[in-house]
Amino acid sequence: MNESAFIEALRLLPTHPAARGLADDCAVLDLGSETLILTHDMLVEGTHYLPEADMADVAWKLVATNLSDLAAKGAEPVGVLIGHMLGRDDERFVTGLAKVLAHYEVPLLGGDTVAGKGTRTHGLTAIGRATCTPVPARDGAQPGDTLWLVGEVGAAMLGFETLRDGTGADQAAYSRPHARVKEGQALAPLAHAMMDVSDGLLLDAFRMAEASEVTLAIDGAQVPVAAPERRLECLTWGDDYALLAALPQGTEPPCQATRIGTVEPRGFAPLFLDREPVLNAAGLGYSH
Ligand SMILES: Nc1ncnc2c1ncn2[C@@H]1O[C@H](COP(=O)(O)OP(=O)(O)OP(=O)(O)O)[C@@H](O)[C@H]1O
Ligand SMILES: Cc1ncc(C[n+]2csc(CCOP(=O)(O)O)c2C)c(N)n1
Ligand SMILES: [Mg+2]
Repeated sequence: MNESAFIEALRLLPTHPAARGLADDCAVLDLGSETLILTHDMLVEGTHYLPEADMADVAWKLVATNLSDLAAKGAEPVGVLIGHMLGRDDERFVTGLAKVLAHYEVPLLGGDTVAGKGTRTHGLTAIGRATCTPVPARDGAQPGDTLWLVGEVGAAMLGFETLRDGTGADQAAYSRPHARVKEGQALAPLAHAMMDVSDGLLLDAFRMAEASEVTLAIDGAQVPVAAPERRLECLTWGDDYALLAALPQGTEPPCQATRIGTVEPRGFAPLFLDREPVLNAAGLGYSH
């Protein structure tokens, strides 16, 4: 079974409304006076980070990738719980963890520690509090909206290649990505739909289009990319942790963002890239 088949199978189980049909970045749990935003993301050695990675970077990335999902819902981080598998350089992991938690001013609430023989795996549950309601979902994009991107895409790909090839160039976008928490909070009250871009802009845009039952039309030349000569790879590699938001026509984003396209009534394709229809998700991004 691959990732999407497994999630499809989970969607057949009875789920709570907070699960949003297992089709959003986070669970959104309305407790009456507060709305909790919950997410869990994992990193696996060899899949998400190189086997020789600095474990301080791995801790940073584990926290930042989860906070990015909270950011996509405009949430204020409340705390994190960490699932840790002991291994090489645990002290470095703790050092990196201290740094990233201080950077985002988010406390460690708990977790679990195990020893195991298989591939090293790290889990993190992030808990946030909604800063506005309704909390933007992936499924709210409406025809007439404009499509905005906070951040650029492709820098993580370049950072990964730098590390893999040992060229010594800048690799921070890959090893220490930034969760756009403040921008997410600024956009959330205005956005009809919002998600973070973790698996590649085109794949995540395709998912927003499918969830919202609209067509997204992206102008590839408008998308800020780290390597213009490799634009399509930048649009599909992933690991960028940008935010993708659909804003009502005429609404200016209250933070730095680039207009990359429009939302159209659902046509025969979920996505148009430079006026070319994209009919299925194959090759649009990273999937397990
Ligand atoms: N093992 C699982 N158990 C329960 N829900 C799951 C599981 N795996 C994925 N999901 C749910 O499926 C939906 C889509 O998950 P996905 O991992 O694609 O989203 P994401 O966390 O935004 O992406 P990424 O992992 O790239 O950051 C989410 O609602 C997620 O909670
Ligand atoms: C060593 C190494 N090889 C390849 C990649 C590329 N990669 C792996 S997972 C992923 C998307 C986000 O993951 P998820 O959907 O699990 O959150 C991407 C772009 C990497 N990061 N490290
Ligand atoms: Mg996400």
